[in-house]
Amino acid sequence: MSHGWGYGPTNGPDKWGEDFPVANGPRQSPINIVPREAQYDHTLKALKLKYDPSNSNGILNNGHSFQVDFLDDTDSSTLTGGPISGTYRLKQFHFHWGASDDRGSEHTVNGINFPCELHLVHWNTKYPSFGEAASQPDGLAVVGVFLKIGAANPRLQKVLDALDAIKSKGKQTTFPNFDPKTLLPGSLHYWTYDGSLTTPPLLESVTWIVLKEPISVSPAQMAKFRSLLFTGEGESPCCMEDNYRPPQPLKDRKVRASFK
Ligand SMILES: COc1ccc([C@H]2OC(=S)NC2=O)c(OC)c1
Ligand SMILES: [Zn+2]
Repeated sequence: MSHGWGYGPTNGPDKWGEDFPVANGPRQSPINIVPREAQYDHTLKALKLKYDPSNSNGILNNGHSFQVDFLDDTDSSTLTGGPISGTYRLKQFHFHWGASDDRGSEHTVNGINFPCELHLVHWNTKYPSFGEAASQPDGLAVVGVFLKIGAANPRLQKVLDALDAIKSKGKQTTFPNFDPKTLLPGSLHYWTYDGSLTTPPLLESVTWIVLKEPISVSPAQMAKFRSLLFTGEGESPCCMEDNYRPPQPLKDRKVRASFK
């Protein structure tokens, strides 16, 4: 790619391998999850998510998605248990979504797309920083949550209401006192597998934890996601949508289930 990566016809997922050869690596994400082929593993622990709302800091349009960043200089917002060992700190959460409600998630289930997928990104505190952890095979743990079209989700509204202030690439604003636990479904049953970041640099450092139960989102709320721009102020505007990578080959991997 002669220019930066993105999601368009000339710089999208099919082109990423030109600059990032790991795109064709052995543990790429996302994947299609086939529940009947997932292996129930009774040794998998329950997820323990402890989030301190006072750690939420800002919300940023990074030109590929928007992210809510968390202060991560202490162990006050962490993921433990589940398939991981040790303590992983919450760094940020962000979303991927489609141009229409029939697509947008990165993981699929039995080949079915959801309109949106939430990623809660955590890094292993055995490493000194997110950046260091991101280059290690056990460095990151991402909790993926599907969003399914239904009733408007009031718990999304605070996030969506902030988007007007970060419409274009590079814009950011403060985003204090937000509890990401409010974005989780009632059940924490999950599938887990070894994978990667889903955008360049596509580092193969992610333990994926994909929740089985989706949360709801209304069509009007989905339209709000699509009101963001990939482009910066003064550039010809391009709606932020279809910012998802399609499923990648499973290769020599097994998906485990925390539930029967
Ligand atoms: C440099 O930091 C990054 C880079 C890429 C990603 C992508 O990988 C997943 S997962 N979603 C993404 O958009 C990221 O997310 C944690 C963080
Ligand atoms: Zn993501």
